Amino acid sequence: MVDTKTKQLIKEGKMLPLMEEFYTIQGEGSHTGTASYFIRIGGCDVGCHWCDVKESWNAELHPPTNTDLIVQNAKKYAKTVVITGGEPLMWDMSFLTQRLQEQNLKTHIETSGAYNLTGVWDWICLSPKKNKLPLKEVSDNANELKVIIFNKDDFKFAEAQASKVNSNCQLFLQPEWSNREKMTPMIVDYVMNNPQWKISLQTHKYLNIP
Ligand SMILES: C[S@@+](CC[C@H](N)C(=O)[O-])C[C@H]1O[C@@H](n2cnc3c(N)ncnc32)[C@H](O)[C@@H]1O
Ligand SMILES: Nc1nc2[nH]cc(C(=O)O)c2c(=O)[nH]1
Ligand code: SF4
Ligand SMILES: [Mg+2]
Repeated sequence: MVDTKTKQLIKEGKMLPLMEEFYTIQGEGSHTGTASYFIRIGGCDVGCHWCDVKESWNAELHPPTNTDLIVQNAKKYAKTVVITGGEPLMWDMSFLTQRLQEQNLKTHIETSGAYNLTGVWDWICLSPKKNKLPLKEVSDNANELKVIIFNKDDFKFAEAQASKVNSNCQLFLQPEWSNREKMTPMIVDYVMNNPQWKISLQTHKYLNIP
């Protein structure tokens, strides 16, 4: 259990339950191919059955870490920092993102949008989930909508979510990894028939990089 002082620092975003941080290539979506420093914050209660990082869900397994230390590490690497999780918006992202921007780093987030939007963001990638729908404030501010396609019903969900984002938000369909052989051909057909969408692949998994 964390003590009261740590709890308060976490509440202020001055400490965060850090699962891992790593320098790699953004594998997905609009910024695919861009060298990026990933910060993975623990904690998520959305419960996607196909989640590829279930070890992130329990925040208590990830040590509360000084946000300033996270920023110091990040600035040694790329110009672009991707905050992911877990669900990063479960925590107050204001302090972390302000500090990153002060260091002239670009702040990108990967989020389900299920929690209040905190932080200052250069890029918001919204990947909405049926179990816990995104809040309007996140849909309104998304730069990129990335819907995971596990089965045919997900195309309908994707269109419903697309109707909630801005007209300049980029639209991506990404095959759920374990079902990719079945769904990728359907996504290819869908994108050819509905070219407002693009396909996003988890290219880091094909490249065998983090
Ligand atoms: C692990 S999540 C963490 C951020 C946030 N909780 C979210 O879901 O956006 C990072 C990205 O991976 C996607 N993702 C997770 N599991 C996946 C899987 N099995 N196949 C394809 N994409 C997956 C999510 O939809 C999200 O876009
Ligand atoms: N290379 C790489 N790109 C990614 N894009 C989104 C990721 C994530 O887990 O949020 C991710 C990830 O885990 N690795
Ligand atoms: S919202 Fe993101 S981290 Fe949470 S279970 Fe779903 S894919 Fe995993
Ligand atoms: Mg990932």
